[in-house]
Amino acid sequence: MKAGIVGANGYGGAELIRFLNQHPYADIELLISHSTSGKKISEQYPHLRGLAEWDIEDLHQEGITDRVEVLFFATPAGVTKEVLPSFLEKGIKCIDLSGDFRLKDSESYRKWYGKTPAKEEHLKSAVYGLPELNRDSIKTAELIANPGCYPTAAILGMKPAIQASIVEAKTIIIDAKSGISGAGRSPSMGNLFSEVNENIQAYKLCRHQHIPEIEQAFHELSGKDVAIMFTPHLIPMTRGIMCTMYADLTREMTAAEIHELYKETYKDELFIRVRPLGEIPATKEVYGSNYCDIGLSVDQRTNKLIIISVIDNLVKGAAGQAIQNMNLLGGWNEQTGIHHTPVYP
Ligand SMILES: NC(=O)C1=CN([C@@H]2O[C@H](COP(=O)(O)OP(=O)(O)OC[C@H]3O[C@@H](n4cnc5c(N)ncnc54)[C@H](OP(=O)(O)O)[C@@H]3O)[C@@H](O)[C@H]2O)C=CC1
Ligand SMILES: CC(=O)N[C@@H](CCC(=O)OP(=O)(O)O)C(=O)O
Repeated sequence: MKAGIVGANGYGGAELIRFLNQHPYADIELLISHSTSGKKISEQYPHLRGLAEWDIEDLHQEGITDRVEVLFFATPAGVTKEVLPSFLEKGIKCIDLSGDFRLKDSESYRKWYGKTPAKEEHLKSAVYGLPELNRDSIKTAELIANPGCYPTAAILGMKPAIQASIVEAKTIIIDAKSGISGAGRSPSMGNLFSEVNENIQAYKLCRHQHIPEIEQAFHELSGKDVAIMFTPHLIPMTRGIMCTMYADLTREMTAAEIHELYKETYKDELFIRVRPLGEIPATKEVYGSNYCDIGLSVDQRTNKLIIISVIDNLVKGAAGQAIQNMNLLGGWNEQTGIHHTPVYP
């Protein structure tokens, strides 16, 4: 499959290059960037020297659409919805890493992103690209809205419990932490080493753009309108997301019973590792891989379920998941090109 990346010089783009470059059924045909066209990708990312020597090209040129079958958009929300439709209309499969096509309700997008939403027809046809939720629809999608990094960890962590109605969905609290690469490569004061190092900072309290995305998925899983509490924190590491989630149990259950439910729900999922009872997953244990690792416990005193869900934000939270979606489009094994052992230590 001939593949291209718009926004190739960002972190999401670089991670897509890492996976596409070693994918047996996909070839990189086109790398596009806004500010670095005319340069080589290896100038932007010297770790790619000798491995990826493609020139970065400009979006606005003749004949682009004839060169690719699938196009990844690793561009910011608000930008993708402007540039993607012309490719979609030419029959190119589009996989968007931004939040532009994830929310079905355009007013919700307007409220949480503070931007004009994409066209209704595109919001309607877009398939939310979380394979563990929507595998069959992804296989035939024209436009895939790759999930956000926090929602990936949160939804995968809570899915078995919500689906089986063992928790009161409205009591779910998500305490989330992310490494700084989640903010992308564009420099800003908040990303400076001196601001991030030896520091933990909560941000976007009650107004993070991933709140409606998580609620949308929880609604699909439970059939109920769900309002969640979600608080993200920036922590001094490069990659990784941990969601620590709490919810009231609807009845008394042991951790062993819930663990069985989780194992059963995910028994055929290649990228979900439900850890043995008593083992608590850490971000380093999924670093550089497409795994989502889940651990759980029950606090008998408060009758609450505690779930710990970890991913690498750039892999299962972005580029790895996008490749998993491309594999579904291609009818290939989902692990193709992304079956890596986590980098440890
Ligand atoms: N980082 C992460 O962990 C995750 C990121 N995402 C999403 O993936 C997308 C890419 O993120 P990430 O790679 O981290 O971000 P970066 O900031 O690292 O890269 C953004 C890319 O978008 C391009 N871009 C920015 N503004 C414009 C514009 N006005 N027109 C055209 N291109 C533009 C940039 O190109 P140039 O420099 O040439 O302007 C750059 O290539 C975003 O939507 C992000 O929200 C989703 C999940 C996780
Ligand atoms: C650490 C950090 O800043 N993370 C980003 C999440 C990045 C992401 O998933 O992006 P989407 O906007 O495409 O969903 C944030 O909190 O906004």
